[in-house]
Amino acid sequence: MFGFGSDIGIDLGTASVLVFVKGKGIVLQEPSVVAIDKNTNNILAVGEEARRMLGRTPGNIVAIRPLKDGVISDYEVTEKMLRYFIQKTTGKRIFFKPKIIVCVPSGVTEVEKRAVVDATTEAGARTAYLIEEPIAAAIGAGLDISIPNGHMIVDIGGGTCDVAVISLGGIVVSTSIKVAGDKFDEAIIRHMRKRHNIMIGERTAENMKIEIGCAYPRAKEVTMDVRGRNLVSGLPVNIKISSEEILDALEESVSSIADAVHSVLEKTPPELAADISDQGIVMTGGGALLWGLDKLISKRTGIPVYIAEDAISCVAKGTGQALDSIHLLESGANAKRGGRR
Ligand SMILES: Nc1ncnc2c1ncn2[C@@H]1O[C@H](COP(=O)(O)OP(=O)(O)OP(=O)(O)O)[C@@H](O)[C@H]1O
Repeated sequence: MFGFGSDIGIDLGTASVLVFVKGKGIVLQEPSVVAIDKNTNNILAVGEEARRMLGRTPGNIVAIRPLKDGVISDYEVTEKMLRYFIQKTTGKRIFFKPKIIVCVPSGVTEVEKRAVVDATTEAGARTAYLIEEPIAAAIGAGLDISIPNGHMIVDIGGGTCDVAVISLGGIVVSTSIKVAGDKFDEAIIRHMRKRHNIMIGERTAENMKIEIGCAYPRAKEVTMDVRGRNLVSGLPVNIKISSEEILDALEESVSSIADAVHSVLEKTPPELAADISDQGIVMTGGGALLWGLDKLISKRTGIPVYIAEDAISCVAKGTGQALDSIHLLESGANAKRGGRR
């Protein structure tokens, strides 16, 4: 419980929600999943408990991800999920509503921004501010973005991959593509269906990606036993899958990410490009942990690539640190203010 109006930073991600409380650090990290009873429209579970229900629900219960591709696809459920996480963080009886900064992908439209601000104020914020994901990721990765020096951040989450060049606290060039961790999982599911006639679930695909996935050939091939359902016989089967196969399955998706990095570099002013070439590219987000993705991008660009320490938490940490500069957000520097006072 962190009542009494402690300010809060929220990384509202497609895959997970992380909550940072000023003075406490990251206090909550749960999957962005909500289980709903279709008959009554009541929420049955949120976060980890709801994730366990994914793919395992009876007819009247649906386990849904209210954010898709990094933006709100189901507004009402997102608001309920935010309210649940905010209450879990602050306790139900708060005397002062907190100021809340929420992190959004760099490509979101004004309408989508408005939806996040409204959902956050509806869920209990005194004032809601937005910060763009690459800025938060850069702060969380420990980069000093306030100086006139170019940094390139590649933040790969579940739904979006944000590539941005940052200097003097602002985004100079950026792109956001909807190819990230979830698309890797989908590619693995497609591969299993096409190559092996086997249907696997989202969670199995994600485990395969984490255990044997790769974006660049591994020096030593690794394998994994995978369970699924044979599409012809309809029966459960076990099959051994190699990392080489997953490399194949992910080729198209990881190439799109390398292309996005390349296209941003092409548009980067020469002075900043020289800084990036000296200092390297920094990768953040859970998707950055895909084996060999750093190597692939480095090979394509000829620039060293580093994975930030604690890559999954960078955006939440950076959003939290931005709470200390809320006066800048209030003056509208990198974020948008909204909601009620
Ligand atoms: N070791 C790993 N290897 C590969 N992928 C991983 C690994 N660990 C986590 N991931 C993937 O990272 C993704 C989640 O990353 P993250 O938590 O940064 O996303 P998010 O912030 O929720 O999403 P977004 O920024 O798109 O809204 C998931 O697709 C997950 O499968």
